[in-house]
Amino acid sequence: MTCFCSHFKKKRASRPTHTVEVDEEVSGIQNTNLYSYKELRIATENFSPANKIGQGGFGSVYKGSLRDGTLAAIKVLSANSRQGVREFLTEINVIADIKHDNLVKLLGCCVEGNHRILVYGYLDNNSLAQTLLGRGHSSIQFNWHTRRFICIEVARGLAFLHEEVQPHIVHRDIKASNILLDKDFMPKISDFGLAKLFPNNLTHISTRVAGTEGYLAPEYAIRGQLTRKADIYSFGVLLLEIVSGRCNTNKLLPPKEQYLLERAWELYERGDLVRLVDASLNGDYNVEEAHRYLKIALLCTQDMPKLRPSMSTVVKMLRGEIDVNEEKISKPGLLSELLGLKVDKSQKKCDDSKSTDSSKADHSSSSSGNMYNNSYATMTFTAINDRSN
Ligand SMILES: Nc1ncnc2c1ncn2[C@@H]1O[C@H](COP(=O)(O)OP(=O)(O)OP(=O)(O)O)[C@@H](O)[C@H]1O
Repeated sequence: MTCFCSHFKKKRASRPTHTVEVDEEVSGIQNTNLYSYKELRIATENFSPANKIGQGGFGSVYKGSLRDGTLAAIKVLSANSRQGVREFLTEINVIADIKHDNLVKLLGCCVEGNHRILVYGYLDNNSLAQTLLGRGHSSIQFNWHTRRFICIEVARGLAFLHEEVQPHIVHRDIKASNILLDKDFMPKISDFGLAKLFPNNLTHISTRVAGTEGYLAPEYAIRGQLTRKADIYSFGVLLLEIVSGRCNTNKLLPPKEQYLLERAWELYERGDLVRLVDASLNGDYNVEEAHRYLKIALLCTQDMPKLRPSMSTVVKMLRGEIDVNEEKISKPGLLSELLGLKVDKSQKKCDDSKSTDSSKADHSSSSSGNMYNNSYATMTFTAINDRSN
């Protein structure tokens, strides 16, 4: 693990703010490799559909072989989206200078003419959404050992962002489709387009709300008050998904089982939490450990942000280095309860998440009003009391 923190700090101070024109920012990109459009065109055989490996909210992703033979995932942003360009720049600003085993590796970018392209190290095993939660679309079997490994490594990546990098980074969109797996199933956190840098002297940032339904911490979704605890809440939801092998919302299930976090709390109160463990493991798991992991997920999703443990504490709990004190688990924050509504929409698969650009949201209405327009898509919209970034 390497962190170029001092370099990172210096760059931050000199970066322009979002009020500066996007074009000026693009021309100021210095901290990453610049690829020519021609090289990326050759690498992807003219962006051939045969090389297309994915589609996110902001563009298509192609597999390509760079001049030096490195395999890359090449993410082409749609040319006209200003929001896309903003996220493109954020991604570069946030991860170009940091390296960690559990973060995707940005190899560089291309900013020629209208082209905005991000180039990442290629990862063989797709995302957790498409594999573990992909409902039989993947042949990969996740045994308990692999799940445990993935949980710990994702937690390590987040602890690094939250506690080791200066200024701290809040990711804002931790979810199964943003956890990619390499050939050894080492998870890598991806998609830093919404990330926020968090100076030490601030208790929270007031910001537009962005993220994905089902993973949003209630205090952030409702008031737009962002702290690292919002990521920790999302991680808690992800942890439940990994242990249970199901999406956080599944409208095909009987009503009381549809919302994973609600279900977890209900089972916890009944002393039957272990029922949530993925039946496809056929009982082949460490019961004490799986139970502990589910309790850690409940600790991370508690309603009061300050009760949620830090990510470094979560890592220690997952590794069994510190006890999980049951006394301290309080009721989770449930957005549907706070808003006095239950989502009533047709079920969408976890693996069909699409990002939504804030310009598509109705900023004149309240945050809660827009919350449920795009299930499992990354989305941004203006919080009730704030119009800042
Ligand atoms: N580094 C990578 N290596 C291999 N495949 C990748 C890589 N990055 C992205 N992909 C593939 O491209 C798909 C789309 O990724 P992208 O980050 O653009 O969108 P997403 O996270 O799925 O959706 P959203 O934009 O709504 O968050 C991923 O699901 C994955 O299959």
